[in-house]
Formats: sequence, structure tokens, C-alpha cells
Amino acid sequence: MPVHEITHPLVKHKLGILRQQSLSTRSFRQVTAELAALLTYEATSDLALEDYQVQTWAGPAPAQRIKGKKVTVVPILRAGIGMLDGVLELIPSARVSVVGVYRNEETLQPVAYFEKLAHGLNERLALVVDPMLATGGSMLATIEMLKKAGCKQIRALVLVAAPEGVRRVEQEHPDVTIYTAGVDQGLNEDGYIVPGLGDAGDKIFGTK
Ligand SMILES: O=P(O)(O)OC[C@H]1O[C@H](OP(=O)(O)OP(=O)(O)O)[C@H](O)[C@@H]1O
Ligand SMILES: O=c1cc[nH]c(=O)[nH]1
Ligand SMILES: [Mg+2]
Repeated sequence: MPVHEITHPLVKHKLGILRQQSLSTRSFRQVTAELAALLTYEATSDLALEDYQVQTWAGPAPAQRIKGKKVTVVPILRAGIGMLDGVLELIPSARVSVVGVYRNEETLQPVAYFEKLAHGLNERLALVVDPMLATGGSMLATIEMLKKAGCKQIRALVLVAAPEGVRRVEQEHPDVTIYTAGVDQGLNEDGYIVPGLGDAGDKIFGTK
């Protein structure tokens, strides 16, 4: 199932807040980080566990820990930075692989301009974070970058997805699961998601 729309009440509640046109920059950032943490919770719900013994105040007791899975978080510049802290709150030891991709405003084609990936990607789960999956071009460019570097397990965490972008990821990378707070109606003539969030990068950085 390549797209996983999260229906948890907290997620839907926070997504509604994020859509409010009058939301301040500060609150937009805060809620973006909270949603990123909730998406991370869902996207890691099937990680394998192993048993071990922990020394407690009452002597040894059985416990469980995540089995050998290393994680890299991959924020797509710029807007993905807004989700980074939310992911790291739950997985503080994750390595961060920063990818710079913007989409040309006229052609809507992705332009890759930065790549600094963590080592050992072939044994890491990559959690790619970007608030918006619109045409899917930026996500596809990032997935291709990661696969070229040897990454074998990739999950995409996006706050809002357009059906057009979901379809492209499903068709071209059926092994990549998308976790999202909402799949919206579609794209307008400028390639913006409707109703979406507007320009997520500008809202997070307060640049408009
Ligand atoms: O699915 P797509 O059609 O590729 O569109 C989605 C991309 O567009 C936005 O970034 P933008 O290019 O505005 O860059 P920014 O984050 O630097 O503002 C958004 O954060 C995604 O990366
Ligand atoms: O709706 C959209 C589409 C691309 N980028 C955004 O920030 N918003
Ligand atoms: Mg932008």
C-alpha cells in the first residue's frame, strides 16, 4: 500500500489548524513539527524489535528494543527543514541527509542543487520529509538520489499530498510508502495543491 493516509484524530485536528489562512508563522512552524512527529510515529510502527534484559530496581526484567535499524532523515530544502525537529524528537540518534531541490515555478520541473547524504545508506531506513507532495517531481528526484547512493528502504512523510503526485510515486517507485495527513483534491493551474497549505516554504520561513 504505497499511500498511507493517517486518520488519527490528532492528525486531522492539527491539519485543520495548519490550513487556516490566518495562522501565524510561529504556529505554522509549531504545528508542522507536531504533525511531523505524528507521521514519524506511524511510519515507524512496523520496525522490528528484539528482546533483551534490563537491570531494574527490582532486578533483571525483560525489555524490547529496535533491532539494528539505522535511520536517516532526509529533509528536502527548504520546506522539509520545518519537519526535521519533529522527526528528531522521536528518533534523536537519526543521521540527517540534506537534499536541496526546488521546483521551477514555470515548468514545475524539479531542480536539484544540494546533496549531503549520511554514510552507510545501504543499511539505513530513509524518512524523506517535505510538507508538500504536489506534482511529485521533487520527491521523485530525491528518491532517485537516495537510490543511486545505495538506499534500499525509503518512506516519504508529507503533510499534504495531491493525487497526481501520489500516482507518480506509486507508478515509478512502488517500493516507497507515502505517509500523509491528507490526500487533497488536486493541483490548480499553477501546480499548487487545493486546498493544500499554500506555499509551505514561505509559511515556515516567513518569507511572504
Ligand atoms: O511535488 P512538486 O511539484 O515537486 O512540489 C512540491 C515541492 O515544492 C515545494 O518546494 P519549493 O520548490 O517551493 O521550494 P522551497 O521549499 O525552497 O520553498 C515543496 O516544499 C516541495 O518540495
Ligand atoms: O501546494 C504547494 C505546491 C508546491 N509547493 C508548496 O509549497 N505548495
Ligand atoms: Mg516554496
